[in-house]
Amino acid sequence: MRKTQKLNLHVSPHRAVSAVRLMRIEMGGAFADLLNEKGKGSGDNEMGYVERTLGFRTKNLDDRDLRLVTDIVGGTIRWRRYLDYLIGSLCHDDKAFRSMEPLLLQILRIGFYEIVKLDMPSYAVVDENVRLAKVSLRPGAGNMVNGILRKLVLLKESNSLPLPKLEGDDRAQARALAILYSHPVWMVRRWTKHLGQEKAIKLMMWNNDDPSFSLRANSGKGVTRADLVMQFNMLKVPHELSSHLDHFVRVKTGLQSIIQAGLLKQGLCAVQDESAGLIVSVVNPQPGDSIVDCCAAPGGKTLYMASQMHGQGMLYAIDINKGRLRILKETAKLHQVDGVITTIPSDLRTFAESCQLKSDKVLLDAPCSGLGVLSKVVVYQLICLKILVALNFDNTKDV
Ligand SMILES: C[S@@+](CC[C@H](N)C(=O)[O-])C[C@H]1O[C@@H](n2cnc3c(N)ncnc32)[C@H](O)[C@@H]1O
Repeated sequence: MRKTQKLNLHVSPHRAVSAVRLMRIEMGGAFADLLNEKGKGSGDNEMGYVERTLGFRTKNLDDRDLRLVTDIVGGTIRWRRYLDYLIGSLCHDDKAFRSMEPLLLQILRIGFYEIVKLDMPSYAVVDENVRLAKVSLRPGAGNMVNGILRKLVLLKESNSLPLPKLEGDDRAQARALAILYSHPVWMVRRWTKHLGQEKAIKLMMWNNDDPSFSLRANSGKGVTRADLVMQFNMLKVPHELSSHLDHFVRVKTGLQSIIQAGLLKQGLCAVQDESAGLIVSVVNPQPGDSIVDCCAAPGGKTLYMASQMHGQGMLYAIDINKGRLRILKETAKLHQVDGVITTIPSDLRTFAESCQLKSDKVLLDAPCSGLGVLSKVVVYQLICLKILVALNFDNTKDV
């Protein structure tokens, strides 16, 4: 039994958990999407991380807290460049910002995001984040958060946030846009070159907008889209049908109700982006196919492909990350498609040299820039260095 003196009931749980998740993402390379899955990043497990990082537990998150954590963690990552510019501008000097300890920086990012982007009541944001800094770090850290957040509130109220002006040559303008719309400079330059400034700005705004979600009815378990729609109607979740894919339904709000009703836990449906679904429709899996999925975990596409094979054929799911592959395996069982999936924990580069696998189709969904899903998989904005290759070799015989 945990000692109750480690339980701090005065700190707001959503801010403590958000700060810890941001630390885990930035320092430990955790995936924001996986932290969001109930049972993995939340509950007792989550509080274990909170205690190890902050030195105390908070009360458990209720549904509202959990929604706030998702909003704040996602938003803080999406707007990081913008927030850091503001924080840096309000610090004494550049060195104070550059050498700031990571937890203090996360607390400030949360406070800035809540004030500037979520328009939360500033007195509450200041008080709560100051308290978090005091108890998780030291009184001096609380004073610093107090000073900087109060400066921000005054500047916001007088409509004079210290943001860069869009002036100078192309390079200078790209740097300013990168801050204003919180995107990497190289991406701004590329998009401005190919689309012009106006369209590039629209694209960046779309990327950083609140995400909407698609859910896929799991035909592997015999669930149709009509079944899913019936459930959403019962739960009063607003939705629309995908115009591209037969198994997909779009929702903007109400994901928590869907989670609480247990539709995901029971494997009746999966959260899956339509862009991922479209890749699967290119592969066009058929019953009896032999398919190699080269970078398979956590398995969104593998599971969708498997659900279309109606128990016949074999899908070889290769991934270098054993933990993520384990998630794939567990979800495949839940979705009742494990009979057509063989998981292979391996580095594709060495596996490909010695493998004797024959297959009809190959999907290579390598670690990517994530440019197409920036608005949803926010952690990609931290990576943005890799290449997406999704290939389908119909009639390929040798991998
Ligand atoms: C973009 S994700 C794949 C997403 C997956 N296709 C899905 O739909 O859920 C890329 C995956 O590539 C894996 N990976 C990275 N390098 C690899 C390598 N050398 N060999 C095998 N897998 C690798 C990562 O562990 C990661 O799970």
